[in-house]
Amino acid sequence: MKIINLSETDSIVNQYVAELRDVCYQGNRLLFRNNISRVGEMEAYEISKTLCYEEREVTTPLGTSRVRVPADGIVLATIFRAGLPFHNGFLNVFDHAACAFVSAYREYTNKEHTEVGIHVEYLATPSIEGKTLVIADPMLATGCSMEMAYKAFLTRGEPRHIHVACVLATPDGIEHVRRTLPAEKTTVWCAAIDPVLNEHKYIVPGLGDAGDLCYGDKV
Ligand SMILES: O=P(O)(O)OC[C@H]1O[C@H](OP(=O)(O)OP(=O)(O)O)[C@H](O)[C@@H]1O
Ligand SMILES: O=c1cc[nH]c(=O)[nH]1
Repeated sequence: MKIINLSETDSIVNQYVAELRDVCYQGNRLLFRNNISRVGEMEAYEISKTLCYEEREVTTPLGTSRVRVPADGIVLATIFRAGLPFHNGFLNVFDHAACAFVSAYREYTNKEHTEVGIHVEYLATPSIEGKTLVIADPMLATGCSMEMAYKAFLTRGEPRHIHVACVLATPDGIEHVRRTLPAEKTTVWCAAIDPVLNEHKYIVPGLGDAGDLCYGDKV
């Protein structure tokens, strides 16, 4: 399984991630969502370099031009809720992609709030048979939401390649993806890898609860 960590190369992505993490910026949800979206655009651009390309002739007002354009059938999938602005960033770049949505939310399963279960309740997707599947979700913490989402999409076909795209990942989350998705055709993209999960399964230092920072508290 390939892992691409954009923070290993200096780029403007680091500025977006710094603002996402910074409590001084987090009060502004518009800015938070916008930075998630911008990281999505940058990762999408990087992913675009790995696609298959074919030559096409385009007619201009003055003649014709031969250009190489992506040939992959892309399904751009995301996990509600925090995935929405990230998905938007990807869609700004892959505007021809088909889109897929799944809901997955974490719920503590013990009163100490140290164990989480994932609930999947909604799935809307085209066939992913033979497609390049991009699953965009900003946080790869335990990796359980990603596994459940992938399994839900798998009921609608076998993808040719899977790009797991997130903003922050953890070694635990990456390891979980390696164990539960087909490693030989999966690439993990992230803007940074943080070292640990705390006892409540939050990424540390992380940025907090991405869904709440995008859309407010849930009860
Ligand atoms: O790797 P995991 O441990 O499964 O955690 C990652 C999940 O946590 C966040 O969603 P959350 O459950 O907070 O739901 P929300 O986006 O609706 O707030 C995030 O968007 C991921 O889907
Ligand atoms: O740190 C974390 C872990 C999971 N989901 C979040 O939103 N933040």
